[in-house]
Amino acid sequence: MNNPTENPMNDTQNPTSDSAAAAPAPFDGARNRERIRRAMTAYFVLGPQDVEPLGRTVLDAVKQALAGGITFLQLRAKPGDAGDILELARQISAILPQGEPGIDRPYFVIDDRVDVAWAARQEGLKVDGVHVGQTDLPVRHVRALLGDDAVIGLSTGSVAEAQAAAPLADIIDYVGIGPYHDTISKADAPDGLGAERFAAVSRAARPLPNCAIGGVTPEDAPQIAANGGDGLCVISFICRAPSIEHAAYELRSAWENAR
Ligand SMILES: Cc1ncc(COP(=O)(O)OP(=O)(O)O)c(N)n1
Ligand SMILES: Cc1nc(C(=O)O)sc1CCOP(=O)(O)O
Ligand SMILES: [Mg+2]
Repeated sequence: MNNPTENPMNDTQNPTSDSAAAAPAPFDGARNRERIRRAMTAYFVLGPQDVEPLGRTVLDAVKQALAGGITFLQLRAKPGDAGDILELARQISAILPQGEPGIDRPYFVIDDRVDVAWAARQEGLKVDGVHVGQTDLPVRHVRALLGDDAVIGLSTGSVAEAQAAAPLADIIDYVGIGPYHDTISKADAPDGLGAERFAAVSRAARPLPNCAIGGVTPEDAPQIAANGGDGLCVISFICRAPSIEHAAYELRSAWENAR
């Protein structure tokens, strides 16, 4: 299921956005924009708070999601002490395949904790970067701290936030756009954007790759694809599924069939 030759990040289909088709990818290596855009396909976010109440562990959930073919992974431990998050990152890193992110294995980022991402990268873990929100450390500081090679994602929930993000396309690598629907996984999230507002935000964020987050399921794939989305990002759909492997596979297949 997770054969790299079947990886959506290897395929040669045209990217979904006009601007992406017009311009060559601006960065090499892990920060190659089109590689990151393709890796938005099946983006899985989780932390202990999402799985442990269901009798699952983060590590088992990640193992099964890898088998199902996720293309991007975020460790979002809330609350979490830095040392504990780093230890989880070590364990996840150890079960990720070797090789290039977006080609041989999913990208792997840490939510919020630039300090933990920095430490993980110092240790040589397969941690590609960090995902920050609007009230986290400003992205210019994140870039200065993590260096040129790190992958940086930023949350955007409005046209104004996306318009502010787009000119930072040399600093950040993608945006999460949400919540697409109402979500049960983020206490302070506003109401869902819906397809029309999502379309406006994704347009404003160009040329940055994006993923839709917030109550997303595979059923949303055609609508998100039609409205400028580059992929699907979920917590509940995978964490709460009877089979995590099957849910991850469904998510990825839905996007591959929709785009
Ligand atoms: C891919 C992705 N998009 C959005 C978020 C939300 O980040 P943030 O706004 O910082 O909120 P918290 O996740 O920190 O509660 C995300 N984590 N990932
Ligand atoms: C972590 C997060 N960020 C959001 C945003 O809108 O920025 S929504 C969200 C939670 C997504 O979880 P679920 O798939 O269970 O709805
Ligand atoms: Mg945050």
